[in-house]
Amino acid sequence: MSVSERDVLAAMSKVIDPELHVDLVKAGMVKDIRISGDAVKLKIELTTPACPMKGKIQADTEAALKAVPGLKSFELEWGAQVRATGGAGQGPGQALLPGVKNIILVGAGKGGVGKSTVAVNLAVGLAKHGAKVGLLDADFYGPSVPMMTGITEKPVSPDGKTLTPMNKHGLKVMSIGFLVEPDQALIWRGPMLHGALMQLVRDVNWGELDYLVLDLPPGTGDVALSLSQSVRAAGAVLVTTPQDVALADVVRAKSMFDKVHIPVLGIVENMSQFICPNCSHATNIFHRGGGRKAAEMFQIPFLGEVPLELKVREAGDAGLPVVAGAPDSREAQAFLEIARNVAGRVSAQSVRSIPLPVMQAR
Ligand SMILES: Nc1ncnc2c1ncn2[C@@H]1O[C@H](COP(=O)(O)OP(=O)(O)OP(=O)(O)O)[C@@H](O)[C@H]1O
Repeated sequence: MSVSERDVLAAMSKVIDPELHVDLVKAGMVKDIRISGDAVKLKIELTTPACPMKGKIQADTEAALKAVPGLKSFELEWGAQVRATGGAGQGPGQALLPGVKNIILVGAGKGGVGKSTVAVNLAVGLAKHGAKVGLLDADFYGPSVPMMTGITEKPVSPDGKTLTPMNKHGLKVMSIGFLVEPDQALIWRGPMLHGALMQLVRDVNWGELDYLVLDLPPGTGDVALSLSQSVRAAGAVLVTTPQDVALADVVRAKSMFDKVHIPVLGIVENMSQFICPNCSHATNIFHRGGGRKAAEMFQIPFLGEVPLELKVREAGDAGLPVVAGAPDSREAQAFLEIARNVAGRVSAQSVRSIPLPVMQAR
């Protein structure tokens, strides 16, 4: 008994992507169906190479195909194609950066919570999963990306108009710190700073990127606000520390993004727990669970927690982010999981914002 493409599509339309809440056929993820007799080969194209749901999608796909009457064997090929939020070439952000599919803002209600550490490791994590990633450090108060990535050279401008980003750890990197002395940026007035930061967004030759991770200035001041407003971002990641007093800052940051209609992708709790390197005892120095509590309060996803760990600080100071230098460590695994969760949330935004390709059963 031979199997028809219609049977295969009918089976695949019962598999729901748990992140996107839409079936694989409607989401346009089922490709290249090749049937020969009672065997089928097909390709599943995920919406990100960092898909947090791949295991579940694979198990459900296999179960669905096993239930197709007459189908004796199947072979699955996996691919990934990151989609653009808002549709490529639409909206102010995409018009500014036509080759950039998704801009991810990393923000925090206040300084020092590890926003840059999260931005750097998130970017390296997404790249490690196989995505094309850029990292833009717009934190003029303390541009730490040059140090955290170990980049000491300055970017060049071959045509005198655009800047070539630096390349490190599989990322394209640009920082306000490459171009301006921090004490100089600090005395600039808001509009001048905004202009300089927009130049960094616009006049950098980013090329084609799946994700541009943008490390915002801390807090909810004018510059963070106007920058968030000027780029059409897929969403924002909020970084916080776990103690209850940090909650007020999260509330402020959330309302800033609400004001400019940028979806908050979720909350990362940094410096969650300290594990003693000598006796392995866990201490909740800054308490624990504040990030999760805030996520529940706003009904937004909790993206993960990062332990307070000496190696994270040392890696940042040494210019070799933990995800690049010690990818198997507990802290790097935490960042990699956060990267998967962020990628999943961005995919959900992209599916929400563009019409889905519809594959007709023949
Ligand atoms: N999970 C962690 N464990 C240990 N040290 C950490 C952790 N996260 C961040 N740090 C360290 O804390 C310091 C502040 O982190 P970072 O610069 O990322 O914070 P920030 O919120 O971006 O600060 P700023 O507001 O100054 O930009 C850095 O020295 C960094 O290495």
